[in-house]
Amino acid sequence: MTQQVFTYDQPFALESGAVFHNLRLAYTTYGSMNGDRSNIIWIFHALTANSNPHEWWPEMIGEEKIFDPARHFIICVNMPGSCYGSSSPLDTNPETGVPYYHNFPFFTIRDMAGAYRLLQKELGITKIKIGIGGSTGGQQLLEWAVQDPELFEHIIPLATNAVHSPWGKAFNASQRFAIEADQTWKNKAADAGLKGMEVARGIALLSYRNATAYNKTQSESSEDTLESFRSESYQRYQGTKLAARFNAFSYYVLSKSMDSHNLGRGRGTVIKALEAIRAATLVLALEGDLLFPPEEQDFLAEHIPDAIVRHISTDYGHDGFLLEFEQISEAIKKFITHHAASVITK
Ligand SMILES: CC(=O)SCCNC(=O)CCNC(=O)[C@H](O)C(C)(C)COP(=O)(O)OP(=O)(O)OC[C@H]1O[C@@H](n2cnc3c(N)ncnc32)[C@H](O)[C@@H]1OP(=O)(O)O
Ligand SMILES: N[C@@H](CCO)C(=O)O
Repeated sequence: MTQQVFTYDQPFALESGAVFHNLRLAYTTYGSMNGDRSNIIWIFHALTANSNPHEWWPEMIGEEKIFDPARHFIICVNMPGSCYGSSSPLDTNPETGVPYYHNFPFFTIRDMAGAYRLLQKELGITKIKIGIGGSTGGQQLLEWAVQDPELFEHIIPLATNAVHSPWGKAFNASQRFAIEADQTWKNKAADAGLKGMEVARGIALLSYRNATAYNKTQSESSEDTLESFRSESYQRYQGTKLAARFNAFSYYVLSKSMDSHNLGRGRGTVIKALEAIRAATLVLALEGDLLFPPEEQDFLAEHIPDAIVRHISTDYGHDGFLLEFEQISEAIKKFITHHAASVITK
């Protein structure tokens, strides 16, 4: 495994009209590119993860796993705005000499794909065997597959959508309101808004899981309990767990990035954009996903020309894309084998 940083010394124009300087992308790679560079797997991480998929998707990467460094060159980039090495709100703004904090310009999903293309060129990558990503990672993958239809041989978007829904945007807005309601949020300090972010994580979890998940894992062992219920302590714990590794500035801008996702913007319609994708596509849906309901993945498969959709059964809802690795690996294996066979017989 190697962890590196790519820096772009030219101004980088964002969709919002802002111009970003000194763009930095932290990325992790496993394995080596083969002679004809035909073994590249590009993984896109979700909202609060980092560029090291082995940490958050351990059962998907490794010896004899679906993505195996002995056979594949695996790359994952930390998304700009995040706090794991890429350009982030805690960086010093070269124009002011002080940290950006509240003034960090948010990157749209389209800006993110544009940034990754710079790194792709730098690494001399002209073909990607498989692009895979869940949730907002899947949004970036789809956006890139529309921007450069010939780049990906296969794409595997999981638990994601073509346009971020009003429902998803409402969840994100409520989370930002929780951060804004924290009195410390106005402070120009790295820990501003952390309590608000803890509440935001609790709100988010209600969309990442569902009633089945909570009712299964957080039921009380005694009917005598009158207060301090397990699900309450779970909500609190998950907030503090995130606060120990993330910051509210990154959380705030990344939720805006997710809201910006719309494959159809400036391209006629969403359907037209999806129809431009040339990659063989496996769309994965998670049963009981409240945030990205399976109908959204069915829609993707209906309009991407060479696509199939598979529904994964899970008690975890949306978070199933991070946890149902056996079913996900099996679906990928079948898809790649079937696609290779159909290419040979064509
Ligand atoms: C740099 C990095 O760390 S990156 C890796 C971290 N995260 C990411 O990359 C983002 C992607 N990952 C995720 O979102 C999550 O890890 C998931 C969805 C995969 C799994 O979520 P988890 O929080 O691990 O699982 P789950 O919801 O079962 O919660 C388990 C935790 O809650 C605790 N918990 C469970 N019930 C309760 C309760 N009633 N009260 C208090 N705590 C509780 C458990 O003790 C456990 O704590 P631990 O994480 O300290 O071991
Ligand atoms: N649980 C994921 C977000 C859900 O897509 C994360 O924390 O990155």
